[in-house]
Amino acid sequence: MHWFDFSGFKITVFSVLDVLLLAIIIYQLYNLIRGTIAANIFIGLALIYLLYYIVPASKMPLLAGILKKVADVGIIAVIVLFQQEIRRFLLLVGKNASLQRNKAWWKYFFGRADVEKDNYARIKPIVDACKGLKQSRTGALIVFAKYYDEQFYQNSCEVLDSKISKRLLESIFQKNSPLHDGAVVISENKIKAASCILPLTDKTDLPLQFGLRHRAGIGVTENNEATAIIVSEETGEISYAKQGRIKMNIGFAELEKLLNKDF
Ligand SMILES: Nc1ncnc2c1ncn2[C@@H]1O[C@H](COP(=O)(O)OP(=O)(O)OP(=O)(O)O)[C@@H](O)[C@H]1O
Repeated sequence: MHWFDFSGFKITVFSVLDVLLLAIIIYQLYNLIRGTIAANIFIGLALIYLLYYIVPASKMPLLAGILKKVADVGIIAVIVLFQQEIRRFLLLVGKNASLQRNKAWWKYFFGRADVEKDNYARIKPIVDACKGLKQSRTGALIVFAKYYDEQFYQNSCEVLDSKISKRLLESIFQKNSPLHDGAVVISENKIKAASCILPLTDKTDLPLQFGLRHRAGIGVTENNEATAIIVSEETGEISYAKQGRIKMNIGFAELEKLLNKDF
């Protein structure tokens, strides 16, 4: 079936569907890497490709030769560098594959506004727990993982898989709780695990008062799509880590805003 005919260029139902599906895939991939380290790697690769196409090979043979070598292994490099993102993308497709069982497809592609509206109700118990933890000067580390990687988190954690509640978060971090040491990991709207040992950042330019809790909070956000709230036992200050950077001493209004954006 042909709709329009522009001098040899035919727009068919299939070509429209083709473009639409490609746009959806690109949009989902963009969502997966947006604001992550992968986005920077992607920009780096795109720049190398751009250079490869614009560098005149005859006049600059050395540079052109190196760029050609990188471009030649392009697809392999993409698979290796984006291993995690490709895994997550396939996981996402697989997880939502059953339409009857799960209406997430519709919500995922078209229901973003609904998700945003619900967000404040979802983050309230977390913000309230932080208020309590700050008041009682109870040290805490809460990680929000965009994708829960069982291999990564479960090795060192106590698996909980429970509803998010203020009282549960507060009791986990009580000093006499057996689970208080380490981090709580929240993902897929659940407290997935507690007492997790996370990788520490090896940054050298951090404030002197930062000990292991802050280093673990920053470390987990460096190579994972995760953000973290750190409540300092010493000062009660709340910090927020994202992509290996930390915002110190944030207020609850700001915390709410950050969580609403990232969680
Ligand atoms: N690798 C790790 N992963 C998760 N949590 C950790 C890790 N290492 C230490 N912690 C947590 O940090 C606590 C020790 O915090 P420490 O006093 O060294 O940190 P801090 O950054 O100075 O924070 P605070 O201001 O609360 O003292 C431990 O009791 C443990 O709960």
